[in-house]
Amino acid sequence: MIPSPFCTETALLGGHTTFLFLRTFLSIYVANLEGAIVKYIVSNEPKLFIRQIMKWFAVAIPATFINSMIKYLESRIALSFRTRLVEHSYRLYFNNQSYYRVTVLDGRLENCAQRLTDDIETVANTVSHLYGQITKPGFDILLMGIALANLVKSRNTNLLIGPAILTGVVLVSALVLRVVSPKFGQLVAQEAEKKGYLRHVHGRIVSNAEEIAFYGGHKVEQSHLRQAYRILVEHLEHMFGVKLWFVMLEQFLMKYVWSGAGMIVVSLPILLATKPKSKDDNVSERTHYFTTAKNLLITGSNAVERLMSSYKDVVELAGHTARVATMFTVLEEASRGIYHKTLVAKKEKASEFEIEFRGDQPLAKGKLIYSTNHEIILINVPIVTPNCDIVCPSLSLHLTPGQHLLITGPNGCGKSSLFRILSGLWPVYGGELHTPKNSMFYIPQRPYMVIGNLRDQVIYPDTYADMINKQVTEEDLRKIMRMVHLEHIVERDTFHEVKDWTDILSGGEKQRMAIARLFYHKPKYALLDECTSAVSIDVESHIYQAAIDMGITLLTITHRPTLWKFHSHILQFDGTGYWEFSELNHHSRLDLKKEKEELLRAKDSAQKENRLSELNTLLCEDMTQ
Ligand SMILES: Nc1ncnc2c1ncn2[C@@H]1O[C@H](COP(=O)(O)OP(=O)(O)OP(=O)(O)O)[C@@H](O)[C@H]1O
Repeated sequence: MIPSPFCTETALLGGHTTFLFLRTFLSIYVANLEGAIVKYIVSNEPKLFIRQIMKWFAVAIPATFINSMIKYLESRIALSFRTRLVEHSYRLYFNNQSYYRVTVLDGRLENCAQRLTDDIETVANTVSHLYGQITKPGFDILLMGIALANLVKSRNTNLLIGPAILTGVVLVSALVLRVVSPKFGQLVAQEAEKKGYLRHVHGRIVSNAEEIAFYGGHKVEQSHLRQAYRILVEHLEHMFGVKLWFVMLEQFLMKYVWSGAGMIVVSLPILLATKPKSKDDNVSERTHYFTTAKNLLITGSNAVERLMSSYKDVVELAGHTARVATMFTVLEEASRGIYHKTLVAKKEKASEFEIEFRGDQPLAKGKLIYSTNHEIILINVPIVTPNCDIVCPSLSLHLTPGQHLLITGPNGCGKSSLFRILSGLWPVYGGELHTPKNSMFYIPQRPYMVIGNLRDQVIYPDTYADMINKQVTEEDLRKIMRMVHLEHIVERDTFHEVKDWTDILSGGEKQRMAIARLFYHKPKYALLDECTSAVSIDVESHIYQAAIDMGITLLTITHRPTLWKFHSHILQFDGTGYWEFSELNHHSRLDLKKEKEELLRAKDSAQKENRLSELNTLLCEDMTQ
């Protein structure tokens, strides 16, 4: 939060300290002034009284300015601290796709959003507030102590018993409070976690509102929300209960014990005065002394009270700080490929590949090499899920640009996982992976629509400035939109209309928009994960042909047989960890169909069933066809 001795934050803190110091002096001055006013009222001296009242109004201007400057500077410091923390955390969050890694591969940060927003804000605000909360009472106690000592001395008494009583009372009560204080840090950290969970459940409903509405799932969702809220309420009730007794004790000691002790100390010089009273020492003088001393004492005891209660704030701050610090550590480690996750099915043995563990954590022992000749080579690379399930023990293949690969196999056999490994999202646990850097463009089945206008949807993740640099014009974008049959959207909404595109576009339109993105970026390789499942077959064929004509090499996961003809190679997973990589002979599909037809006419047997199911897998057809 304070990166160097010469930065905006230190300047702000310097200013804040100066104003806090000035306010302490002003408090002493005001205490004296009030004493004098009361004195002239009691002694019935209107002229002197009016003079003091004028001073009172005059001092109000700098006093109010100082007070509001203190508040202003406290808020500015809090904001500066927050900005530093936010910038640092965003840097870590977006470094090496940590935002993905911490949610999928690491299990330590459950609700990162809560830590990135609320926790950081609380840390910044509390630190800034605590600075004033501790510095100001520090000055107050020092200067009030000196002023009070001088005042007591002026009564011609050298009673040391007063300060001794006060110090003793403060020390004993501080010790008592320290011993009985509950673990506030832990409690607020748990509160933040529960708040984060409630927010997460709300977020899920917002992002899946349409699906929930179609299913009529409001009862289930409401019960989840209620449960999340109840967990938070139960925790808060527990916290309030714990605080009730602590605050009672705190108030008892600070408000009553200390005030009582203060009154004793102030009255001692008057009550125990042994020297004969001077001529001037009349009632009004004694009132002046008492009012001034009482004011100084009140300010002083408030200062000690604030100092003591900031102990609770410091402990609470520790709870939030621990959450923010853990987030920084996890984000840093995730960007370096270090993950911690409680594994559900740990150390499962596979026939050809076994994951190595250090303690509880799996070791990514595979080699990732960025190929310079744009080839994709896998040598004995296992497909391992974040839960350490080995989906495929060893996969090897070799692709060069222009070799279009079709990937087939039953659900859950590891097709999308292969894309995650190729894109570097999942670690390589074994073997060797050669991939070209920044040459792959992934399109999922449910495309992501970004905040912004229609142009932003097409050029994502480029910015408008990137588009200009690439010398792409709006006319080029229009052509691309025409290729994916989306020109009507441009005509309807123009490129500059900002809308919530996730809700506005239909499923097929969103998929075509994602293809438009592919045509804009023209990568070497396109990883297409059933990305045209909602697009009509004729448009789909045009799109695939256009992509090939642009020189994009396709790696396609699909269950649609109509797309076979656009590919030169096939990778078939059988769902048990085995696979076959071969050139795609377009006649072979016809042969398989013929074999299936013959088999269907043959006598029923176990062998027939097995081969039929194999053929269905290979042909991407279901059992009923
Ligand atoms: N984030 C994850 N954490 C743990 N396991 C996962 C994760 N993502 C996928 N898996 C598991 O990995 C296996 C392979 O998943 P993958 O998404 O690669 O299947 P797929 O072949 O693409 O299936 P489909 O055809 O249904 O899309 C599945 O058993 C799945 O449950």
